[in-house]
Amino acid sequence: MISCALTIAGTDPSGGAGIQADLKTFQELGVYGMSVVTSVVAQNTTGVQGVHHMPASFLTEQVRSVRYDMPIHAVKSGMIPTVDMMRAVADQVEHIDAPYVIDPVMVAQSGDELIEESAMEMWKERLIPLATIITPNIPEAEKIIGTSIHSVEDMREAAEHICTVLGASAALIKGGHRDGEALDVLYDGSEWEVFTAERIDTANTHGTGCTYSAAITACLSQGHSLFDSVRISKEYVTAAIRESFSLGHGSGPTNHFAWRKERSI
Ligand SMILES: Nc1ncnc2c1ncn2[C@@H]1O[C@H](COP(=O)(O)OP(=O)(O)OP(=O)(O)O)[C@@H](O)[C@H]1O
Ligand SMILES: Cc1ncc(COP(=O)(O)O)c(N)n1
Repeated sequence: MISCALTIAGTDPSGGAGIQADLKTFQELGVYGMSVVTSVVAQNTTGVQGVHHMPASFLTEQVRSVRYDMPIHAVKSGMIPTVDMMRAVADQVEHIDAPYVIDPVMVAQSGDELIEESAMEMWKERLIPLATIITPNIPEAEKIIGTSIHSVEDMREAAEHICTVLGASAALIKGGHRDGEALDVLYDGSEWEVFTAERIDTANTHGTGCTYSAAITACLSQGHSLFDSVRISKEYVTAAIRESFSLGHGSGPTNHFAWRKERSI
């Protein structure tokens, strides 16, 4: 049977981030993609021009439409902009018996805030304890744990804190915002792995976080182990950045054709 993955996220009409990036990733990895929209975002490679949120009750209705009818082998959430929506997502995810990947989207790469300031407590209280894996970048991890992160050791401590204190099953701290090689730290409550790739000299990184977490979701839906899922997804996102598109007037989008092309699949 085909593996089925659901993304609960905001949109990007320019196709680089959010639900659009998630569905492209699912498709390229051979997974049947489904999507629930939290917020319709007017954005492009230069930034966010406007947002139009769904009522939380309608978010619930969309998830129910999917889960009452379709198999769900893994689910991810990206931008969940309001506290009410976070509560609605938590209420629904509790009914889905499948791995849950949280990409704790807070700020777009352009610097635009994508969630309510008061939402942090709800992340901690309801969502993080449900996570099979949470994938913060360094600024997001700093906001979650409340201390700053400079070194790889700090990244390890952040991952450990998110698992042991906040209750996620695993945490992947992404180092895309550091200098030097592109290094991410994964901790699953007992084992560590550091994933590294060469830093690619490009400004075209719009949607990398969405792409990475969607790839992890796709791999988990196919039954890969957590560590294998991150390994495959790191290769996927690195290839997508390496061959990213210089489209638009800002940070261009990643290239979802690159991973299969590099493998001649
Ligand atoms: N220039 C780069 N070259 C290679 N890998 C990169 C580069 N920038 C980011 N990465 C990798 O891309 C993945 C996404 O990391 P990043 O920290 O950029 O996430 P993010 O900030 O959530 O993404 P976004 O830019 O979409 O907000 C990580 O594996 C990171 O190491
Ligand atoms: C709907 C949505 N979700 C997530 C991001 C983060 O992506 P990035 O930081 O690459 O802009 C985004 N811009 N829009």
